[in-house]
Amino acid sequence: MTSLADYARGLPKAELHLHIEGTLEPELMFALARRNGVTLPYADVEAVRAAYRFEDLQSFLDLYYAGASVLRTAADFHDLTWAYLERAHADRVLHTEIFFDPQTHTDRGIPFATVLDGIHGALERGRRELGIGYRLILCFLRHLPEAAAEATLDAALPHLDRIDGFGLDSSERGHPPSKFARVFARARTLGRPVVAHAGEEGPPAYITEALDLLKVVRIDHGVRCVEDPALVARLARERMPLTVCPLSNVKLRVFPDLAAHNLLTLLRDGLCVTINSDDPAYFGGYVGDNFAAVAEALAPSRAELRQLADNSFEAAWLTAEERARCRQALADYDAAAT
Ligand code: HPA
Ligand SMILES: [Zn+2]
Repeated sequence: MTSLADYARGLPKAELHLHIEGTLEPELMFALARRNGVTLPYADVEAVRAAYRFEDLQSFLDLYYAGASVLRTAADFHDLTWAYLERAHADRVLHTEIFFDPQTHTDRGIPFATVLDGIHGALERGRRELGIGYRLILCFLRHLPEAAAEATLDAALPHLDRIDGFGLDSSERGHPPSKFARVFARARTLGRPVVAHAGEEGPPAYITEALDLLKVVRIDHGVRCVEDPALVARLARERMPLTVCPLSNVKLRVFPDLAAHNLLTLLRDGLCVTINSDDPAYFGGYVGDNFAAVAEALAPSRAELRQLADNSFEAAWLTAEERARCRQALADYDAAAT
């Protein structure tokens, strides 16, 4: 008899909330630092891991942006993305929709095309060699001015054939979605769906702004919606997906522990909840670990775990044919589980 955690870990799934810069494991950080002649402020890999004790989102972001400084060449971005895809494959991720933060790199003088070539090349290789489907989402950094996001959108225009959507991440408090209403309006005219982080640390009003002003098709995190029952009802009625990241929420102290997480309550309220890893190198687990940890801490039924995986296919930007193939893999897995 398979344990609930093993059943959860092995479910065929899509990952919809993953920052590629957040998959930089300390070992690769040191290897790239050596390759590029970058000096890190840590003696070794253990010292890096020991620094991963966060108070809140900002204390994480400070380390996350510092870590990204070792990424210089297209080969670096390729190696980063490839390492993630190998782990995703082991976690039975059939399809992944990943974020990248171009401003973190262009502000250090790395050309936009270098970043994109490296990431996209690895995603194509993953599709060919591992059978993992993908979409690539450009995120604007919300702690920077809207004009900087506009300039980033301009830089992206020649590469739109490789950019499938736009998102909003970084420091949430004090940077409401309304700050980016104009650049998101322009992004939508390009015929790409948009998403935004909202209601991770920010109030439920930021979720409402993301829906009404940015016109997002998914909310990244969104767990603070519970503070506004009318908003919860709306999210359920609209089947608006939430890309929830359980281990991230505990590491960044959004919840004191996993047993206190509200994702199962939201699922039972009819919301399209999905499980994702966010920044797995920093938060102690990839998407399979997140599924397994939820199974252990919250004791969902197998049907609920299967629903969480099915929601990931519902919320993913798949063609009808791709979605049917993913759902068949899920049905086959469930039928074979003992
Ligand atoms: O969890 C997150 N929230 C906001 N910005 C981020 N950038 C990387 N991870 C995150
Ligand atoms: Zn995130």
